[in-house]
Amino acid sequence: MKIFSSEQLYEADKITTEKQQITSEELMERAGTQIFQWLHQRLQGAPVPIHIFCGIGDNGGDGLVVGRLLIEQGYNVIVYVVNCSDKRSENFLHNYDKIKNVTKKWPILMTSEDDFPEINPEEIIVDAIFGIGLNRCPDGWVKELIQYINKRKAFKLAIDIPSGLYSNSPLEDKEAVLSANHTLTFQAPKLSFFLPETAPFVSNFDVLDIGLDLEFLHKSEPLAHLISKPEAQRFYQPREKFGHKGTYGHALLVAGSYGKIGAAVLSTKAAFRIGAGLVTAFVPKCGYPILQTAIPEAMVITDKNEEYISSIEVDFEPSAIGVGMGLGKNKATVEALKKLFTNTESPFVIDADALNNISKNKELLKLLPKNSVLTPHPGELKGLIGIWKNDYDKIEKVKKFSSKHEVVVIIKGAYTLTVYGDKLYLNSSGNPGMATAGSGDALTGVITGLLSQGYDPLLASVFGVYIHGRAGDIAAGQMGYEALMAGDIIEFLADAYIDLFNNTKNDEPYEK
Ligand SMILES: NC(=O)C1=CN([C@@H]2O[C@H](COP(=O)(O)OP(=O)(O)OC[C@H]3O[C@@H](n4cnc5c(N)ncnc54)[C@H](OP(=O)(O)O)[C@@H]3O)[C@@H](O)[C@H]2O)[C@@H](O)CC1
Ligand SMILES: Nc1ncnc2c1ncn2[C@@H]1O[C@H](COP(=O)(O)OP(=O)(O)O)[C@@H](O)[C@H]1O
Ligand SMILES: [K+]
Repeated sequence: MKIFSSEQLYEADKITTEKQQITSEELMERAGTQIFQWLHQRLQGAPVPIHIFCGIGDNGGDGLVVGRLLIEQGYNVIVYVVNCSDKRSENFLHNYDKIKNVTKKWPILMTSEDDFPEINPEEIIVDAIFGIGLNRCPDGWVKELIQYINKRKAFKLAIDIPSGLYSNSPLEDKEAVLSANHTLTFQAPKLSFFLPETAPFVSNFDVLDIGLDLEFLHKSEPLAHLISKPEAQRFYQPREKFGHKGTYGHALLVAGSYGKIGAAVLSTKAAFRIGAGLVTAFVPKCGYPILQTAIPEAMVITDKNEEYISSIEVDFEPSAIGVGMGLGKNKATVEALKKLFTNTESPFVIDADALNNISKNKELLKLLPKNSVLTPHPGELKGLIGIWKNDYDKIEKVKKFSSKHEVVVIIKGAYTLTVYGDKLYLNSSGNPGMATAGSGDALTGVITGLLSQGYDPLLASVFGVYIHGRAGDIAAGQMGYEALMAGDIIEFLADAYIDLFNNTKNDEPYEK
């Protein structure tokens, strides 16, 4: 699914009314009707009070449509106009007139804190104050209203976007954003729904198709691509009937140090489970019996050093190399990495301590092999690009880093971001159960295993991140968040592959 800027959505709005020969009031009616249907389906006529806070722009207009349709169905609705300006949009005025035709309880005009209503915990709040037209930070009594609403225990449903949040620019004042329990957004999700600083205001969201012009949306270059099952299905490369283990490559995992051999075990196993033909683990001597016992399918080559890696030598040309997990920061390890980066043609996945070592040794940064996949979590990313002002600044800095070094950068976390030059991909799978030691090691094994099977670096990254998250979701569905361990993600890669083409099952992650 594509994620568009607010400018693109306004353009789509305009083109749609022209091409479909409808008025913008008709388009608003479509949008408001969808919100109404969502609510009606769930409330089934329940007499619970519904407080609808409408701004004076088109988001407020949507709120008025919803209010009218609910009143017509006999719901107990209280509509407020948040009078933050004397201006009114045309669509607002049109629907303001229409709501007066269906009720004697006219909208309540709010002009100060004195007008804040009593709202009980079991009631419902609909937020239609500001939509994607927000052009400055809410202040004064409007900000106080947002804070007042946030303190109410009632269920809060935001129309299009929680008021006070910009769709694709940074947060200015987190005290001036409505914290929704659910957001119903039109046509496409907004970028701010996925970024760590702004996503918490959105909570859960649904996308409502309001029939904006498909041709325009199809040909427009989006801000980002959201990766879910349909996209992952397209990325999948089927196994060949006459394929043999050589067809699917020989992956090499360079990982582990004394006390952290588990990182090598996890990444090696994940490379097998994702489908690499052959997998070799390169570990310090102390890792030999562990690897051979834990994964009999794997080949093992050891360093001459007992406890850490000091010189990486293998007697084959790996199809892909995953390096860094549990490696440590020993001087000799840094030297070994320099040689590895200089002398090897294979595609790389670079993770964990390999990234930390690169951050500390600029010489190593210069040797970064082109087309490598880097998999930092936010802590490791800071070492690579420095600190960032906000999520948008972070994305810009990563884009620059990616272009300069010609590498794919995966920023791990909830909604993992994959950046390749100017391109941005957001992952929809995964859950907080995956915030557990070793789940990143599993991801490195997955991407290395995909590279080894011939996926190109960007595809291996985007597909690998999705399938790793999906395995985590299926695992969490069976064992819950807390009990989930990295090894479970690897075991459930099998189910994630099977699930990829199972269109009958619900694709929604476990209770996200
Ligand atoms: N595009 C689509 O696909 C469709 C969009 N639709 C809907 O339209 C919504 C966008 O509507 P919109 O453009 O009228 O802007 P909206 O968000 O209502 O608010 C802007 C108003 O608020 C004001 N204002 C801004 N910031 C302020 C502040 N801090 N403090 C105080 N005032 C502030 C600003 O006033 P001004 O700057 O002129 O003073 C302006 O009047 C969109 O989210 C969706 O719900 C659907 O109906 C159909 C399909
Ligand atoms: N809250 C979350 N939602 C979705 N995915 C998560 C969440 N927390 C962690 N993950 C995933 O788990 C992995 C954690 O990686 P990392 O921090 O490198 O772990 P480790 O270093 O222990 O292996 C990443 O793939 C990340 O996207
Ligand atoms: K809103």
